[in-house]
Amino acid sequence: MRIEDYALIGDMQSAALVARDGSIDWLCLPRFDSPACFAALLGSERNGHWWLGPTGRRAATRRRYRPDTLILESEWDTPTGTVRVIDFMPPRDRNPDVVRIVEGVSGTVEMSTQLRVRFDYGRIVPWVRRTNGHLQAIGGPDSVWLHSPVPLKGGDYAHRATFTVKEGDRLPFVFTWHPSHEPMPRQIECEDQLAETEAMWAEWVSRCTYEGPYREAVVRSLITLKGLTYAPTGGIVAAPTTSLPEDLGGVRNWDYRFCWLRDATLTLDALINSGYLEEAADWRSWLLRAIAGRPQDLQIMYGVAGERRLPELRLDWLDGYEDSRPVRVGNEAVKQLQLDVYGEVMNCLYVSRTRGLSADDRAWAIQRQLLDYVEDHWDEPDEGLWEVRGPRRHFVHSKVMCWAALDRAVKYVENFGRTGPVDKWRTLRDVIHAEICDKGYDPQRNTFTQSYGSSELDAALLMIPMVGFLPADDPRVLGTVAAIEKELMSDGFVLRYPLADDNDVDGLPGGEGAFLACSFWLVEVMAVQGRTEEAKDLFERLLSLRNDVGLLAEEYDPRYGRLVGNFPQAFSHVPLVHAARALSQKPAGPGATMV
Ligand SMILES: OC[C@H]1O[C@H](O[C@H]2O[C@H](CO)[C@@H](O)[C@H](O)[C@H]2O)[C@H](O)[C@@H](O)[C@@H]1O
Repeated sequence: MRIEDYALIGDMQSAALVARDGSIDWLCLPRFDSPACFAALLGSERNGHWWLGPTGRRAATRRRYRPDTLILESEWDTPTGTVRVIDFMPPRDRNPDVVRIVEGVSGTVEMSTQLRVRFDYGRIVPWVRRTNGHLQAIGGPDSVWLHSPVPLKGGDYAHRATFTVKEGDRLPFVFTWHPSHEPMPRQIECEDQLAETEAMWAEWVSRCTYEGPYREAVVRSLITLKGLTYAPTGGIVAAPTTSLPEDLGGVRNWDYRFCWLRDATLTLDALINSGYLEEAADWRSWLLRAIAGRPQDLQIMYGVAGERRLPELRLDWLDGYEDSRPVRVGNEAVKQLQLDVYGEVMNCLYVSRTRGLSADDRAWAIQRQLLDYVEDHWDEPDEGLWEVRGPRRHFVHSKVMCWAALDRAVKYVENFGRTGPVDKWRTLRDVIHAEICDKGYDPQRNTFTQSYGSSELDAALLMIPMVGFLPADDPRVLGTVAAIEKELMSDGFVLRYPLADDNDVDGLPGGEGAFLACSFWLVEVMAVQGRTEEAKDLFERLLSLRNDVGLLAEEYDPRYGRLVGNFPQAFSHVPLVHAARALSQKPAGPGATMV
């Protein structure tokens, strides 16, 4: 299956990927970052999956989400009739469930199902037994139940059934996880849960304040982002998957089932600007708990409940998506210094306040500590927002975001009556600004560069006007944008940075696709520069990369014409929302900044 053949269902604690042929190939329970019980995505069916569809197995004729929900409907037209499978995960205050309702639409269709539960990322073959006509699979700490309207028969370490559905039939299957030492959970009422889940999403979408163009795409992205939030704590994962490759067949395979401060703050900006302040309040509480302690201990990412150790392991028993090995769980980037994070956190907290989030003394106390840290460390080299695994550098984007941290602190004092050493912050803000313009700008080529002294470009430089460091029509910004458009594009989309054979910026072998966030950033910059038609054209080409149910991965590889990287990716859906908003606004006048 291609990455774009998958659709997402989720309950805001975990998520599943459903393939176009009706197979659930990825599911981690009970949390996003729990070991998968279906890991076929990163190996084969032998690593766990649950297929349900017309006998003979083929791609659905059409799929869609029920409007304004995360409830998936896949339909197959067959020679004998049409059948629909409704897949969803009800938001929970109990054990997680995956519900699949088979609905006969017309005629009669022979259906089949095959269930292979493999706990611990496809490794543990469970002990399966039948109790009161239902299946229970147990392995170590995990237990799952399948409540099925048809009996499944075991053989070859899988359970299968074939049955007939006729027009008007509705057959519910429920797959429920619980800790293996606890008794079997109460069975849910599928139709009630379907109605409640639909109502919950519809109510959530009804609060969306976005009224601009491309509303359907914006709402689908917002629903996806909401689906990536971990409701019990307010944390937000970057994506629900691990190790979907940035380079098909390569080693650039990472675990994204964690809460990056960068990705989460950008996600929140998108939610807040669309009217979702509650999520901002929840995330601020999450942040305060996660980073509580000494400012020098701040991490660039945490587990969804604020866990700090995310050791990176290789799962050698999995072949990897299309042989992209290793499959990794955990992420070593947790130990990196990424100075941009301070600017992103300060900006997000500032934006939340401007949109009406209530004041919080604890938040301001922590913000002041973060600023102390920026003051002491802004002039150090770091790994930057791309989390390079090569040597640390003085990345221009990181310095710009240190400037942004101080700028938002000054504005916080000016606009919200907070106290702090604002003159010192103003002075340091100016010092950083001057140093970036001196060391991070190449006057010969009229462009900012990736890092001090380097001649390389970096798409993150598009953030310079976006965070208000310089106006979008400043000649140096115009030069930088022109250089990026000339040198960093592939098939009309923007690469993060050049990946030539002689370039060892990120310390990794192989290439990668165009990083979708960067192309959306270019849309925003073009829009604010008044290049409306070009901005629209690029935006619409980006929208055309979404799969049939509106989802984007991290990257698009023009070499293969395929989505690559983890999926669906918050970092792609967030800038989609921002770019649509930018297109809905009148171009700013001369000298205007984007904040
Ligand atoms: O490209 C190397 C790095 O790739 C991952 O980082 C990317 O994803 C993060 C989460 O969306 C994002 O915050 C970052 O900007 C991206 O570069 C991976 O997590 C890193 O471990 C890896 O070094």
